[in-house]
Amino acid sequence: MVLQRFVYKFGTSSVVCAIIRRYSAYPIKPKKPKAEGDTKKFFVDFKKVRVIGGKGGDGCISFRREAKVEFGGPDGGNGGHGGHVIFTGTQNESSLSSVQTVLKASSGIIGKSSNRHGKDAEHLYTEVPLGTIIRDQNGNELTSLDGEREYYIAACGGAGGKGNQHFVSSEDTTPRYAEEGAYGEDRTLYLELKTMAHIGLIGFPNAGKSTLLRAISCARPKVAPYAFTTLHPHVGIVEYDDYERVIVADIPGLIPDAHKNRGLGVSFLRHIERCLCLLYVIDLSIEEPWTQLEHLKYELEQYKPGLSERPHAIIGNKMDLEISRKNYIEMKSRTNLKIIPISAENRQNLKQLLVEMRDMYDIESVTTEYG
Ligand SMILES: Nc1nc2c(ncn2[C@@H]2O[C@H](COP(=O)(O)OP(=O)(O)OP(=O)(O)O)[C@@H](O)[C@H]2O)c(=O)[nH]1
Ligand SMILES: [Mg+2]
Repeated sequence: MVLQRFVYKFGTSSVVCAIIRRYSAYPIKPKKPKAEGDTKKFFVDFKKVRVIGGKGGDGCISFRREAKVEFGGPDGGNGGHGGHVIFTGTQNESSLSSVQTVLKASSGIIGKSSNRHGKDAEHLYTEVPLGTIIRDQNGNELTSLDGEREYYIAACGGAGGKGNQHFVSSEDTTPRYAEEGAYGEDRTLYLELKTMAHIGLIGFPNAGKSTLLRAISCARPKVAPYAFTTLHPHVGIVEYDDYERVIVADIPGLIPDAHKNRGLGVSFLRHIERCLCLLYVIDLSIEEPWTQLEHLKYELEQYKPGLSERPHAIIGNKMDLEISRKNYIEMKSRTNLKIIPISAENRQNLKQLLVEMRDMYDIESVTTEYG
């Protein structure tokens, strides 16, 4: 009787489920583990985007129809204007990764009878980091968004069409036509960051750049004992006691002839161009590590003359290994440049490195726009 009333109230299936749930010894369905997608957001300093302004709303063809008004005139309202696509500069963003590749603003609303005009569409605002350069398809610089809330209208929305009421004239008092809303602009643009980081870590694959970035910041690039572990630049922030934040980029490994598109190609040399200062990370445990420094400088010079002469310092990594200590002494005798010996894995001597980094940053932030 009780069961009957229960079935009546909740339906048969819920009762069956309840009974199974009560008496089965095992869970009905084992819980599936969540998919482990690659949710990491990579640093993006260059993006091709298509921007499409919203279409204007069509004008309306309508005539006033009311009781006792036999020949009410035309009363079709105008369509609303389509929305613009607008880029605004903000310091809350540091990468172009959140900018979508196709940005389409919404369309205006069509006009209606009784001279009701359609509503204009909302503009589509997209935030980009400060220092974003916007180029057209031919590579010409259109603008550079350097200040907070500076904006650039990338694609204008189409104008709304006029309703038939707009076309009334002495010659044609009952126009049976209206204007269609115009299509919005459709353009392809290139967004590019002027500055990617204050300090870039440059080195051969396996030199320990990612290990170092993990040690000094909260960034978590993958570390592994094989070449080209890092395929995209990663950016970490080093915060000092006075709350000054220095942005450090781990750039994928370079190899000889990288300027001829060997290895991971020229694109990574482009990333280096957007770093204010450079830290050459040298693996001191390999044979003749000083040749690495020459190769790195040569590649940068081949890509862009003068690039290797940006304010820089040399980091001798893997000092925890016996062979590195010998190489360090030899390397010091071969170059007049200062070498900061560290062990990124064991976090040794990172304090000295952080002090050197801060000095570089302080000098550069005074001389450049983007401190
Ligand atoms: N012994 C020792 N090993 C280190 C040190 N730093 C990094 N390694 C090891 O070197 C290997 C490469 O380190 P990564 O940080 O992935 O090197 P990377 O320069 O980022 O390499 P790519 O991403 O391929 O360019 C890993 O196995 C690290 O554990 C160190 O200070 N001492
Ligand atoms: Mg790496």
